[in-house]
Amino acid sequence: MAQLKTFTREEVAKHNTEKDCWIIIDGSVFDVTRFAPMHPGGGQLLIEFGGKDVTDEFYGLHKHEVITKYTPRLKIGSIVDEKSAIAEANASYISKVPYAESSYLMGLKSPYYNESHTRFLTSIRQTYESIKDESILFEDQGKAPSAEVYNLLGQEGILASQIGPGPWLKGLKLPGGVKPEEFNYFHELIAHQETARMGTPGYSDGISSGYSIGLPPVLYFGSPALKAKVVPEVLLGKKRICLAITEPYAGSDVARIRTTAKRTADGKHFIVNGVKKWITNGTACDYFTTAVVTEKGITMLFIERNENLETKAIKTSTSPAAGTAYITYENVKVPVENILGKEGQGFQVIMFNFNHERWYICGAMTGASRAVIEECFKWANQRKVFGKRLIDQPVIRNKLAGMISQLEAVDNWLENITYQMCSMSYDEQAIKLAGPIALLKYQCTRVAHNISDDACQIFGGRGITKTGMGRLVESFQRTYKFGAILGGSEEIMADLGIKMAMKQFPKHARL
Ligand code: HEM
Repeated sequence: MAQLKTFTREEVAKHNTEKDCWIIIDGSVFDVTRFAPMHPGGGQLLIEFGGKDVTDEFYGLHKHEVITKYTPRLKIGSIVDEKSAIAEANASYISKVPYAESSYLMGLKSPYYNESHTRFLTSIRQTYESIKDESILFEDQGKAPSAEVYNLLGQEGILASQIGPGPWLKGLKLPGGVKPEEFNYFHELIAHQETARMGTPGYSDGISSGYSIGLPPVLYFGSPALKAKVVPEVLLGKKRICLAITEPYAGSDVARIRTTAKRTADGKHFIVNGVKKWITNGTACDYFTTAVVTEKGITMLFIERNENLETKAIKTSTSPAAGTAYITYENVKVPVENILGKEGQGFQVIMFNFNHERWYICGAMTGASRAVIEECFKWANQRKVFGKRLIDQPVIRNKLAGMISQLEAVDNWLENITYQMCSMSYDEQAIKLAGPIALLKYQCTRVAHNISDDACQIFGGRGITKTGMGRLVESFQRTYKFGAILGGSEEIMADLGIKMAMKQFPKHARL
């Protein structure tokens, strides 16, 4: 970066030609002479603004991340005695925009969160900010998080934070210096919300959507030898793992899977044949926690990538950064020691983690929904139409009111359920919380649907444009449906919730 100086506004005003063009944004001075011909919005436009303060014009057309990205290349100094007010507000890790954060971060009291949660959240945001360039670029290019980033997320304990509290956290560094023994489901909730809040849904899925469901079966059902080999390298981001259950002919109806595993004559191996579809992270994974059918029934097997296992990208609505894969297993040889749990009891292994998966999808949906609300609030405040800000139109305020009140309602319900999880064993959670979590997931994705719809209307054309001001809103409206389908569809969730409630229905209750 060039030596940074200070200038008066009068000095900047003199640099107003095609050959010498400076502009002021938020108290900083940018030399855009060489950048102008490459400016995506047009070169002449920049020259016309040469020598002027273009803060309002700039923020009317670009997200703050544009100036962050170009500052090292274009900034030559600052205006004497002026501070960068907008940059400072954006650099803060906790937003001051109303409802942009959970209430405990906005100064209200909470029975659930304490100082360690704020520290934890700030640390994750800091790390995610440091990988922002890659996340936006790779989301666009359809590339899974790089090995360097994945290692970083492992070392920072961000991966370890997304599979629940447990003995595997012992000795690991966690975000914000949180000690493994103080880590609870509220920390984990934050980790999922923050991952979704990045605004790059495919890339975010590339970080943890396969891992968060692929590793738990190994943690809970793997042999000690398998765990010793696999768990540390996966937690530290050196290897990637995913969960391979669904097939072209079996989605929510797991019992219909057809991938077979036949024992070899010596009984020491299985030979696996079949296909899997929609396997998140599959294209980038080293390990595949796979549901197969043996002579004893559905069984979970831990399978390493090898030359007989092929992954192909499936083109979904989200970015290929998520690594959504079609997998073919052709005579894949797997040691019998790789069985997770007992042969023929794979269904129990699959069901064991379903509540946790559904709960964390609720975290992802509320995290992303909140980010969208923040974008809408900011946009409505700064965008002017018909001589007024959008927020000055009652119809826009009405939309914001609907979005906020729906999100606050589900987020508060999510906190209540998370609190229950903190005081129950995994088994007890499965009995008491399966129904409430199913209904919560159903409601979170319904709310996401409504928020996406209103956000698109508020952003207009930008809500359907992949780059620029509406980037987050566009990606949300294109991808929120994943949450309504994965981990049990909305319809199945609603039905399960009521069926579970009926199990508790008092025999003699009458109207
Ligand atoms: C340092 C100064 C600037 C930089 C680095 C910059 C960079 C960019 C970039 C990267 C885009 C692509 C869209 C996006 O990613 O948001 C863009 C679009 C645009 N820029 Fe700039 N820009 C600057 C200043 C300005 C100024 C002063 C104006 C005029 C008021 C302007 C007008 C536009 C317009 C009209 C678009 C197209 C917006 C759209 O498609 O909706 N830019 N600019």
